[in-house]
Amino acid sequence: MKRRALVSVSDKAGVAEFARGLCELGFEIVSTGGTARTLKESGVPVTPVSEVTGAPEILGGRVKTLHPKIHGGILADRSDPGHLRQLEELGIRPVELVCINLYPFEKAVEGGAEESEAVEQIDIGGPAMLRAAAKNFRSVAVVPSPEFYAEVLGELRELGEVSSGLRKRLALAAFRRTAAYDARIAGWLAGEEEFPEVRLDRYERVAKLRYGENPHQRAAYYAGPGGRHLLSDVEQLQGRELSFNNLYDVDAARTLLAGLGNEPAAVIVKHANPCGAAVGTSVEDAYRKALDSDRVSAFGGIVALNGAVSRELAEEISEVFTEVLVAPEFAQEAREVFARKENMILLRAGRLEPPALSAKHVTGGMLLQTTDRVEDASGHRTVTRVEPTPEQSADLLFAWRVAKQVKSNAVVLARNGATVGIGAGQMSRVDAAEIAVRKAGGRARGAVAASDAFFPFPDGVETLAGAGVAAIIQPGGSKRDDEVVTAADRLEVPMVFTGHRHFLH
Ligand SMILES: NC(=O)c1ncn([C@@H]2O[C@H](COP(=O)(O)O)[C@@H](O)[C@H]2O)c1NC=O
Repeated sequence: MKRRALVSVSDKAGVAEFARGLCELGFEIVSTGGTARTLKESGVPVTPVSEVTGAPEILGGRVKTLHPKIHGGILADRSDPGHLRQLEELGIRPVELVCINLYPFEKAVEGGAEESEAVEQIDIGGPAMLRAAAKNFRSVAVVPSPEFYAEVLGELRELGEVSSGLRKRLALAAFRRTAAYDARIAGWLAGEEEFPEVRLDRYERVAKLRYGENPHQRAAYYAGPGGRHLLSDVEQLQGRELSFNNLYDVDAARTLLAGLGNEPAAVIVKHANPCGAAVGTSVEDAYRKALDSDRVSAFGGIVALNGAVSRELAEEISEVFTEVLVAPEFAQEAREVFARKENMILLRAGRLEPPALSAKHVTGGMLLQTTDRVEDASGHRTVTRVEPTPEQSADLLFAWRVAKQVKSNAVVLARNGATVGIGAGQMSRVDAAEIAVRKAGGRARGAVAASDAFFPFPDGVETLAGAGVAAIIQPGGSKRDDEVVTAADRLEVPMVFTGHRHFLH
């Protein structure tokens, strides 16, 4: 008796060659309507599934392989004499190989299919066969995707059968496929619900990483559902593999850069905090200003730019030890300059679009929230007697946007579109203010300051004004706002309230 393979695929790529290979190895191919037609047209002999079941495909294809003659042949345990006897009695032939790929439900909903069309794209018979064959991996080889065709044929030719190791691997791939497929269907049914009762997210490994935050930690990078992630449309042009910390910092740098608007801009990030950020007349100008913010801390930093890197800029960046440089374009001469720094990582990447939701992982769980948005100045209002000058207003908005991307408590000093002092990640706001002032040195005089959350007491304002800070932006909302604004008026420092804060942990 001929060995039997069941082939039923939506994606017909490569299936004729695969089935032909099976035929040459002595298999009889049983197939559903469209697949059978494709195979016949390619000259591959097939048995229609209806001939095996003795029942026609019905309900426009909703029921074609859902039949004991098919599922009995797939699921029978070959080591169980009782199962084999039943097959014999019922005239069911065992199926040795099951090759399935599913109705393209994901493509249909991503393409904006209407509800009725999407419903028809929910495959029922395919997952049933994938799961049946995967459950019976000790006897059956399940082929859930064209990516396995060559390997399966290779083993059949070489060993006469699919090895138990590969059968198990294929079963794993099949269950992963059906789980992801069902998760997508459940997600579609859940609709736009932001925080559904159950989330069935599928994360796919993009890279195994050398190590984690520290060398004794193992690590990998996974891309989440939705298709777009940190490394989508990112091309690595040179340098060593991106590390765990590089990825984290690249995310911080690209997020901050995207929030600075469309002017030429540059940011330099260390440990997920900017040590310099600037906008300028050109990316060269912006980079110089960002670097001047804190030249010491920029050592080993992650630089992100929103404009092309010229040879001249490449020479300048090369003078500072830089781990990663992200930019949308690199001139050929710039590439030649960087080629001398073979470990430096160059990433070609455009603007990073912020996701709708962002998560923070906690022990055994996840905190999920809508992503903090960058804003314009439309909701901002001056609360002191004196208004900031137009130049100060521009710097206040810039400092505020940078403060959004600095770990809390954060105070950012800026002047002429560039940071001059950043106090990050402090447990007290007055400490953040003192650090920002210390980092700025003489540059605090005449600069503006942004505080990511309200000043609980006037002390932070007094610290800033004492160093010569000329205007302050902050959310407001403290019980002591009156005292804080009175202090600002007394110190003649114009103050703007934004109405909301930008904590970042
Ligand atoms: N209903 C069934 O019994 C059934 N059996 C197999 N399928 C699917 O039908 C597709 C192939 O159909 P065709 O060979 O007609 O192009 C495959 O994606 C397979 O997963 C079915 N379709 C859907 O549920």
